[in-house]
Amino acid sequence: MKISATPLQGVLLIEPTVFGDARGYFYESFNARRFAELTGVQASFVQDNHSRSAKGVLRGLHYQIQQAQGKLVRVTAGAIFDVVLDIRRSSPTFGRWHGVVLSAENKHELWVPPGFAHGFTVTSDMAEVQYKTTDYWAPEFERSVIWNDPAVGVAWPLDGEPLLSAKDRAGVPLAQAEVFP
Ligand SMILES: Cc1cn([C@H]2C[C@H](O)[C@@H](COP(=O)(O)OP(=O)(O)O[C@H]3O[C@@H](C)C(=O)[C@@H](O)[C@H]3O)O2)c(=O)[nH]c1=O
Repeated sequence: MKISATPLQGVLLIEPTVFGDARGYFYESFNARRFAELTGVQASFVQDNHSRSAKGVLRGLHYQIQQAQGKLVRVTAGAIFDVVLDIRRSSPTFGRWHGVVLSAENKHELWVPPGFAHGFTVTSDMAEVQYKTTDYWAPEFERSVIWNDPAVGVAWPLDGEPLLSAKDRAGVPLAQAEVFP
């Protein structure tokens, strides 16, 4: 398993070791001891999420202002452009985003600590996204930064307008969003 830092402090790219043989492949998509040793993150995961979306769907940019969730994100079918936005006001990179391609093929995972908004768009015909979270879903604390806030300027790899939920269409610009200290 290889861990790489990203330009946003605390956000980590994880490349699992994949063992291929004549039957196919095997890899540990999560190992609590190794995750803690290699990342230095003490996370305990309480919920596993799984979503499926068609090409051009965009979900995000989401966070919970209380019961903030750390998320360990991976893709088991298709490919996404996964985006994190630093919304920790005291962070030197507050307001900056970072994007990575996560796919069933590359098997990369992204560790998104609490303090970030998170979202993705699907670049394959369909994608299944699975992620572990460090806290439970708390709809009363859910917030969305609007995906196309020009002040943030995420370079989404979109071919036309994205398919959004009503909630995401009602996201707010970062300047009006509740953020972390
Ligand atoms: C997020 C969530 C939703 N739901 C329900 C509520 C709703 O009826 C349905 C779909 O919810 P949403 O439209 O909020 O799903 P979605 O837009 O996929 O929300 C997710 O987006 C990604 C980017 C994240 O980072 C996640 O934390 C989460 O916010 O699922 C749960 O039961 N548990 C959950 O943890």
